[in-house]
Amino acid sequence: MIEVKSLVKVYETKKGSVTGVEDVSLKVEKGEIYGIVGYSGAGKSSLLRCLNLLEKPTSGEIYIDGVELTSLSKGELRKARLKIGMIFQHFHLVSAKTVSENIAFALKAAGTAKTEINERVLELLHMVGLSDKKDVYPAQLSGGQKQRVGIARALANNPSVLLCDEATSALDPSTTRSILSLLKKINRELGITIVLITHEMEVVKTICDRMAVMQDGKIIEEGNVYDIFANPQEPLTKDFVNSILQFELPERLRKEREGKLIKIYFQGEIAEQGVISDVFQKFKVRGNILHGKIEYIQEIPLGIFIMEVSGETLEIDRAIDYIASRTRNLEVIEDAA
Ligand SMILES: Nc1ncnc2c1ncn2[C@@H]1O[C@H](COP(=O)(O)OP(=O)(O)OP(=O)(O)O)[C@@H](O)[C@H]1O
Repeated sequence: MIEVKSLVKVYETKKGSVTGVEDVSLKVEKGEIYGIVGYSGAGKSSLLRCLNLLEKPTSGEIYIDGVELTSLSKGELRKARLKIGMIFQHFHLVSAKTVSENIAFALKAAGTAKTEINERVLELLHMVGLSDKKDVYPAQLSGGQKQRVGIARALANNPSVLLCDEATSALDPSTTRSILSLLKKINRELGITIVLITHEMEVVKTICDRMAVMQDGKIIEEGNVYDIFANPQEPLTKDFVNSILQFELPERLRKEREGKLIKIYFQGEIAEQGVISDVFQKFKVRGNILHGKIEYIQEIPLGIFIMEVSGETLEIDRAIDYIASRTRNLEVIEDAA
């Protein structure tokens, strides 16, 4: 379990103080995948790097599995850090060492017996799907393969926590998906708690259980990923959610309508019920779906549809009231009726 209490990180620069993190408190439960999103400069890296004291907090407390890191001596901190693995956007592999040597390095640093190192390296390479690359150098690997080495190295000393610093931001979408599914597998099979920072909602949507949104050094919204997608509160959170869920109708389609254009948000099991087909059975209206999208977040559907409803005005209104009563959110976006 990770607990952060009133964390502040201020950088002293020649031009004065710069606040990286401003009074952040959060808890990540054991075995959770927790995502922190925010635009550049929001303070995500500062917060993540404080979690293993790569960056020394200005004030506040960091607990990892009940141990308060800021109170540890250098030696104790070195030991505690072995339980916190970290992977990076640009992998940070040693180019003059082979894949095996990069991983073995982490084991040696932790004092692992020589006789055990080779076997553990092979086990780790198998886990990340790189058994055939053990003797090659990082330059001979693709970005996704480099990140797999980074993951193997981070897992070398059986950490309980894995910190991911924009781990997929340098990768193409399909490699991103394969790295995310590896992270999920590690989380589920080894029970490792994962904290990741990203500016991509797609990453959070794909693997996180809970998430926080950061802005100007603060956490402005936090919660279960589905709840945040279904019901974002803060304008910035809405922006992030819209980057995945939102779409606009072309102007021509908006104008050339005769009925009412409505936008319907379906959540959870409602998306699986036949609300739309029921409407056509119950009311004398015609419907034409012009746009629609269903996203599955934590395997729960979340859908948005834009539909034109036409017919007699009274009947349209009754149909719209009916849809509104069976869905959480409905917006009339154009009214030509
Ligand atoms: N070493 C440093 N010295 C001075 N200021 C810093 C340092 N590191 C970060 N900052 C400042 O702290 C604030 C937060 O930066 P941080 O890198 O944590 O944000 P971020 O959300 O991770 O952004 P990015 O994704 O661009 O790294 C910014 O104003 C940044 O300029």
